[in-house]
Amino acid sequence: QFHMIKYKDLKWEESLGQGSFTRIFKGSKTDVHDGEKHVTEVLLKELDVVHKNCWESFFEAASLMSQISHKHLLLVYGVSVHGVKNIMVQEFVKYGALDLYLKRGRSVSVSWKLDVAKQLASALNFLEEKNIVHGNICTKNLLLAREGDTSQGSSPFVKLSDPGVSVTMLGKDVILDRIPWVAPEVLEAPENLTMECDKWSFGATVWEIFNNGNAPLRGWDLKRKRQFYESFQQLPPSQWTELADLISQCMEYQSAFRPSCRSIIRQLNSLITSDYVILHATEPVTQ
Ligand SMILES: N#Cc1ccc(Nc2nc(N)cc(-n3ccc(CO)n3)n2)cc1
Repeated sequence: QFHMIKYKDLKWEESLGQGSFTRIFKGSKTDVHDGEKHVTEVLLKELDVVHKNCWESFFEAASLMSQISHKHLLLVYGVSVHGVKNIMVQEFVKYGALDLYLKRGRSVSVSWKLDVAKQLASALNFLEEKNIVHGNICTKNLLLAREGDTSQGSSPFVKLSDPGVSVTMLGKDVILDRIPWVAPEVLEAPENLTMECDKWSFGATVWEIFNNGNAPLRGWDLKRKRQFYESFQQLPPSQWTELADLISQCMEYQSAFRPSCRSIIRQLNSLITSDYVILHATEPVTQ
């Protein structure tokens, strides 16, 4: 399914943090093409040894991303297995995950945020056309390749990362902790993961982007998070009614009623042309 990379061709540099069951490092890989040595900077994503039994699912996520290529999907160079170590080798994306970028208090404009939302919607539309479910859409898995500079009018560029270990392999608590990104129907039966679930997660991700990377339901314990779904609650609506409408359409408890990707893109396009964007050219930093 994908390229096997020799462990000896990889070099680890600084640690860059961790995801669920994984650790990420900056690194480099060395290839030899027609006698020439090429060194490429990469992101090394290691599956925690304690979860090595999830290696199939970990690599399934990698192969999902390497089966298809799209400008807003992360490029996975391949995988490397060395003893108990399972490593996914990814293109290094310059500015890392969007949740941390937004938390660092960059004041970005409304049009910057809409641009990012539209790029994510086009990646989702592409996956839908290929009948591929991602299963873990959130700003932690949205990578910023280009910052974009609103004053210069250059726009940001994002890439959707791999979904990581499948939600079907995760314990109930890990799934509960993913409220409100995980669709309600997935809680009942994780194997229910469908494209409709990605639309729910898209709604929660757009909510994050417009709330400067503040996690929705931050600090809520698992009991309160479960009750959020049991009482069919919605996230606090944005003052921008049309945006709030799009988010609540995506976060519709009945999966069949969620909008198509085409409709999501159409609604984002009309938001981009609305006068709200001009009025809120650069949001005051709210932190
Ligand atoms: N400071 C800093 C800094 C950190 C990371 C990158 N680059 C990068 N490249 C990738 N291919 C994937 C990721 N990820 C980050 C979280 C996840 C979870 O999915 N991935 N980060 C660049 C700068």
